[in-house]
Amino acid sequence: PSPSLALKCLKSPDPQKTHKGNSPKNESAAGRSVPEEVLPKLVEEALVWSSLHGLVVGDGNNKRSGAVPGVGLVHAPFALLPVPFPKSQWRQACELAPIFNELVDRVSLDGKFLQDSLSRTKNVDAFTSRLLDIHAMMLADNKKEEIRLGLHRSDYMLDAETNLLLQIELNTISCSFPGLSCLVSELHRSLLNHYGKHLGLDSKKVPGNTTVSRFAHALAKAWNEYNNSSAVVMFVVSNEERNMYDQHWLSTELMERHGVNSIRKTLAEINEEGKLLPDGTLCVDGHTVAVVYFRSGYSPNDYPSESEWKARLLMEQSSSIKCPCISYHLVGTKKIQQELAKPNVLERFLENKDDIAKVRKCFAGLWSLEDSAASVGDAMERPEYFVLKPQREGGGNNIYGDDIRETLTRLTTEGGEGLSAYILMQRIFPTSYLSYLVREGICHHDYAVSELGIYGAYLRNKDKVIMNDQCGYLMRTKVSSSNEGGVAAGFAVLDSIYLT
Ligand SMILES: N[C@H](CCC(=O)N[C@@H](CS)C(=O)NCCC(=O)O)C(=O)O
Ligand SMILES: [Mg+2]
Repeated sequence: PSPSLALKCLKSPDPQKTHKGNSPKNESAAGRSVPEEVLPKLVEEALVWSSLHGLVVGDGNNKRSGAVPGVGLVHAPFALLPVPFPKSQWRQACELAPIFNELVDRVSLDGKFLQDSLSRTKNVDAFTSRLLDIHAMMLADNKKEEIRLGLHRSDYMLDAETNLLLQIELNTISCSFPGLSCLVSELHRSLLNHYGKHLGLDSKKVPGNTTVSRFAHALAKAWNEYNNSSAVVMFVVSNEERNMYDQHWLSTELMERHGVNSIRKTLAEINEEGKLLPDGTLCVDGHTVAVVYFRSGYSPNDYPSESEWKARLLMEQSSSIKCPCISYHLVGTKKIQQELAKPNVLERFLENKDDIAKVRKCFAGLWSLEDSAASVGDAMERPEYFVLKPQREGGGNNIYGDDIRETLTRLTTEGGEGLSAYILMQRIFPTSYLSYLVREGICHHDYAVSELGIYGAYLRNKDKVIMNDQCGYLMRTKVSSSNEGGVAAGFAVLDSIYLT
């Protein structure tokens, strides 16, 4: 059948057109071009595969798709082919996972470092300030988290100039796509098994992806440590959640593989239905909660009233294992990322010199604005080489290009501590490849850049480290012309990697 309009690939971009998102010298047509006669079949097969295998999200065009499972599904946006990625930097990224897991745990125990580093941000960023208040209360109560579970994702880009693997950020709360990322790797393997010979590609060069089984394993091990067989894992979720299937992959694996029950509650419901027993046990809606797994609660938008903050505090005060606990959450802020990049700071938290060197090697330029006027001046001069970042998660919050100049001007003329709400980061320019991005059944052929996320799981009970592993990967690919990334934010598509 002639390819329907939906499968028609929009025409390829004019290679001469440069993309403001990347300096022209990084354009590389080294992507893959799929033969015209194969492309529609490849796209159709990928769309069918995604639909049959649950590589799906709620469709924004259907107003109930975030509330009712099975209603208004659409395939998750994906790239048709995996991104070429050098084996050595892949190994480097994987080796960093257990080191970052350990670093998060060590920094989380230094309450003074967290409070001091974020003290000026506290004055100008109300959301971070509320998190710090809860943290301060736990310090004052001498509350110990003896069992600690971290499910992290460290995001990197490969700088085209230097070929250096540079960390974009370390996410310690609500890391998206442990479920869907595995499916994209399987999709690409399946497509290359079928069309590999036409494309000169070998499916075995797409690394297997284990995130959903490893993250479910970590949650189940934590549940085990809590040691109450009738207790549940509580997913803290938003009431509108179009990425719910990524979350259900985890809860389904928890039940089917480990026999562990999960419940899904919003912060408002936890405030309504939750209570603390005298021994610190958290009961919600009649369930004893062994593990609290946050898939909401990372953004000010998740706290529309005091009810949500009360729920956050109730959970923090309880004996449930929080993933993350408040101190892990704070370690994942961009301000702490920037503080850890200062000289001699890593040495306070890690002993092994090689580990310290490995971590430092992947740090991009990171500056605070309040104590380095030089970098403010630099960013005013050449804003295209920087990114201005607030302490926010969830995508869509970073400031680029001329907006940097305008924001810095405003903050400096306003005086005060407004600058403390941001950090300044070196802008990284990865190579952009010609890619096929499939969104809502339509394939777009465009130059795109990619960001590699490596998942890590850490579980500790007092002095015993029960788990400290790299747990699979996520590749996100976005058109070069878009500054902002983010799949949920609607800019990027899910991808996988092809080791070269
Ligand atoms: N809807 C929530 C979304 C949770 C969320 O935004 N997580 C941040 C880290 S905090 C993140 O991983 N962002 C990169 C994924 C992207 O590109 O969209 C969920 O899935 O539970
Ligand atoms: Mg983030």
